Amino acid sequence: MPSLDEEELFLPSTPGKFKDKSNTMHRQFHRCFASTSTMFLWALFLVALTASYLSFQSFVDSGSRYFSSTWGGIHWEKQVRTSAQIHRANGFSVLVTGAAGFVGTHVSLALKKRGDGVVGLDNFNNYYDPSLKQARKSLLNAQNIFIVEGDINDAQLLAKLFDVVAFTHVMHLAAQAGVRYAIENPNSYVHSNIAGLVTLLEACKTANPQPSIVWASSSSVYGLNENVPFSESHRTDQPASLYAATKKAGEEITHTYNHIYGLSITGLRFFTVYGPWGRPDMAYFSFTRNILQGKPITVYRGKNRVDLARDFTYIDDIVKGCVASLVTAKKSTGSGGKKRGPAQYRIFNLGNTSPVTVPMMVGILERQLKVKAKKNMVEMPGNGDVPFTHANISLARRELGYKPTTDLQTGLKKFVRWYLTYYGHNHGKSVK
Ligand SMILES: O=C(O)[C@H]1O[C@H](OP(=O)(O)OP(=O)(O)OC[C@H]2O[C@@H](n3ccc(=O)[nH]c3=O)[C@H](O)[C@@H]2O)[C@H](O)[C@@H](O)[C@H]1O
Repeated sequence: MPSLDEEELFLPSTPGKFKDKSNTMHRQFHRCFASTSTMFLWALFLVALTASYLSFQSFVDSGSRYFSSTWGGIHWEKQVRTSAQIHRANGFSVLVTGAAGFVGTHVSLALKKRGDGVVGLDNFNNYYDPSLKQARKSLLNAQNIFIVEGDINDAQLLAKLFDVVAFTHVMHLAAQAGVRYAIENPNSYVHSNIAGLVTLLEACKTANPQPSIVWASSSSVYGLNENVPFSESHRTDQPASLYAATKKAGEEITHTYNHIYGLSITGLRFFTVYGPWGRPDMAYFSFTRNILQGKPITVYRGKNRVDLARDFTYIDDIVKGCVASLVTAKKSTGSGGKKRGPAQYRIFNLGNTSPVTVPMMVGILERQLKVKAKKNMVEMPGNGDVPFTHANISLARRELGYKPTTDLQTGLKKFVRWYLTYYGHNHGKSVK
């Protein structure tokens, strides 16, 4: 129960009502004290309210960070810094996007082995079995490579990464891959290969120092070009798939950032890369799984029953091309978001220069697996495929010293060995 005095404090004074004069002084003191403490409480309340409003605002502003990512904090920053540490003279500190992807994993390991600092970034999406990405991540972690879980569309995360580490290079391999999946999910290509690329370039252009950028374009940019072998000087304005169109757009977008902001850019047109730890959505991988499980495979054929062919390129050759691109990349010339001089802009084919037909590839797998494939020969559906690819690699040979050394037979042997070790001989185990 409140005391009378306390009660009075909250009662309206009634004019003309008798008041005990002996208590006046005491009451005035009490009233004065009480009103000061009320004001103090109100002030405290307002301060608390403002503080909660401001922290709620920053919570909302950084939306994606709090709702979908796990980055940030002192411990996280320490892990990023440690992973970026360089362990050789004149080494690089490289941000590898798509590090838990097929090419990203291999390039990250190769860089770390050289003594470069590597920080990975990957969103671990479920385009294909995420457990394979997690396994690649474990492989990287075992080599002290830290993988940040986040998206290249997260500008705040990128700004934070460049704030924590002065990356010398960015190896940008995060992308929505796959030629035929673009029919099913076109927006995922725009999200990663266009919007994500721009967000990344914005972060790179603002970073101080600006990093040199090497990124994955694709052989698919040659589209309907029939001039063989495909040379960098050939036309690339006839894409056959949305995937190809977004990679071509990437080449134009990177050129713009090179031109306006002085970013050093190298685009690599990869030709059907395969090998251990590969992508389960690719033909050689899914064929292996189906052959082992006794399921049929669908082999596409071109017009007039012509076999399709690819310039299949082994992962170790691609890695050498990536590392050589980083090594020969000149520094970006901009600073403070402004260009200070012309910067390097390059595009290279990274292929194998010896196309193999898809039925021949299946034949190699049959021999390696010692199982006959159940083949359904089907006319190539009009869903983005091109009949053949064949790289002219003269430019990469001259500028990068790029020289592929693994033929399809040798490369698939290594792939099959890995596949059987990873998935076991349990053919029933399904991967997407
Ligand atoms: O160089 C690239 O830039 C691209 O290479 C890769 O695309 P592709 O060359 O199309 O590889 P991939 O799907 O393995 O099909 C190989 C062959 O098998 C045929 N194929 C395919 C599937 C099938 O079920 N049947 C079939 O015959 C198919 O018609 C084709 O002839 C990457 O996936 C892509 O992300 C991009 O990097």
